[in-house]
Amino acid sequence: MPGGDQEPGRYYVGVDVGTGSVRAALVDQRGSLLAFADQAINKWEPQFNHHEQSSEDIWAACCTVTKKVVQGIDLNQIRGLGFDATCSLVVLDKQFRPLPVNHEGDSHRNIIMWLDHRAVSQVHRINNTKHSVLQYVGGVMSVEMQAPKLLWLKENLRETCWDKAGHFFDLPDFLSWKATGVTARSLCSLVCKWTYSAEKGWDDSFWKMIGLEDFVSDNYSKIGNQVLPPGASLGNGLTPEAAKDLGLPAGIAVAASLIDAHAGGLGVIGTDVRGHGLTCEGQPVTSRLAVICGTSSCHMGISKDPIFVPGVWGPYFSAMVPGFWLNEGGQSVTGKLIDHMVKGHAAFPELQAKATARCQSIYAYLNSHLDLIKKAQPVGFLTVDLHVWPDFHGNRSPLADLTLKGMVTGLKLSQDLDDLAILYLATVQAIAFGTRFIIEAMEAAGHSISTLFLCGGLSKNPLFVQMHADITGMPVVLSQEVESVLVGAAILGACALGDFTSVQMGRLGHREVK
Ligand SMILES: Nc1ncnc2c1ncn2[C@@H]1O[C@H](COP(=O)(O)OP(=O)(O)O)[C@@H](O)[C@H]1O
Ligand SMILES: O=C(CO)[C@H](O)[C@H](O)COP(=O)(O)O
Repeated sequence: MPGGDQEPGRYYVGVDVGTGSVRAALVDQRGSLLAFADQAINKWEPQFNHHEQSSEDIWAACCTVTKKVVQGIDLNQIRGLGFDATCSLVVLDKQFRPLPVNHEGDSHRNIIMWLDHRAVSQVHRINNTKHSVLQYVGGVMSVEMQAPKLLWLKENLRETCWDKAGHFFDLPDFLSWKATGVTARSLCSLVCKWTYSAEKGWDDSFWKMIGLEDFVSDNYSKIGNQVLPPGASLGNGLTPEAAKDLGLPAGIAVAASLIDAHAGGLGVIGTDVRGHGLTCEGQPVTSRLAVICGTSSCHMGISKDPIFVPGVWGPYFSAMVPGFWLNEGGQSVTGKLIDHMVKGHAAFPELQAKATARCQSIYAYLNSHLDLIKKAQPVGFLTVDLHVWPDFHGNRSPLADLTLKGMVTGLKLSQDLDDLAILYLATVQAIAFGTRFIIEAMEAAGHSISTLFLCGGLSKNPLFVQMHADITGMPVVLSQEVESVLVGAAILGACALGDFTSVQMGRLGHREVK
């Protein structure tokens, strides 16, 4: 954030809702993180591939973490609030009460999460239309986007959900509505997940063709007919009710939100790399790929002109950096896959006990164990005959095939801690090869990428970072501020107030390399 020309003591609050937890940060006008808090959130998997959450739980967690980060601060110095979140689908009735998205009729579970794959039949039918909007999602719509999920609700929960629904929100937009009472949607969520065009708006023919003509006839009031750029100020700011919930002053500015990956991308893609001898120092920002690595990994590359990359989402105009086109590659499960492989292994209890005895995280322990067993050879050589295919939850990019499954080759009968460590390494390598595969597809279509900028929970894992550098052959830049996604959210708050004139100004050129 810009410093020097502003009086001291201006604070912004950023709230980041990830898949597994909600985080809040208090950030000053220089972009420094002054306080951080997080809290885990509930998830339900009532059937295989059905993943649900509760908007009330998530809002309550936002309130808890926000109250924690502003403790001891003069509340009058807090000027703005910004949210980012995963792109999950929140369903409310006409009076804004939660509606069930499940056969059990449990209205507490009113969110279909982004990684939910229930709408397989619906997405196949949508893709079979070959409608022109599909060109802007890499040629194939993902089951993780909102149109197939909406169609599933209409076809499967007509009476209990669809007919009663008044509002379908992307989670980031739900949060900004909850804070302000304003139902305007962010351009980021509508363009990236709902087929809205920044240039042409909604395409009536698409919704009619897929059987969701209901939205056209009511002028899109349920899914958004007022659209604002991320960072735009919403209504009269924080409502008295939300202010009480969050422990913040009523009336402070609240910004139109971003999807979490886009907040992270904005947070790192403009990092100031001067003085580090990196190739990208003299190159345009379009040579950078931001990779946001959490439960999933998202690969965000920008361009001046639209680039159509088969199997890679976009091109999306102004959805992340204003005035630039965005392509978004992705791997649906990365952190979740590593956790799955490690926690499901027979040697996991032994790993847990040994890591606890050393006061280390399981991943720090595994990394040091790999160092020990590799002896004099490079760590990568430990996996010469063990290989993982990482598409345990389908392939988001560049194959865009939700039917793909995972695979491990080279297994033996032994299942000791060495085997677990090597399986973990092979999983990390497979994920890094997935990133390389995505980069190759983006480059074949016209991108020219030279440097990776990583953030998210997995970027705290040195092995994950090193494997990405080794396998892509590109330098990896990490920001000094580990919680880049949260700083991105706080900067939205600063934009809403007018402390920055655009999100781009808030981001580009103000971050430093670690
Ligand atoms: N210090 C760390 N070392 C290794 N892995 C980590 C570390 N911190 C977080 N992770 C991994 O990162 C993933 C979660 O990242 P996060 O950005 O918090 O996810 P989300 O935003 O999806 O909730 C998990 O798989 C977790 O195991
Ligand atoms: O689809 C996405 C962004 O477009 C993300 O994968 C989704 O929002 C989940 O993010 P995370 O892995 O950080 O929880």
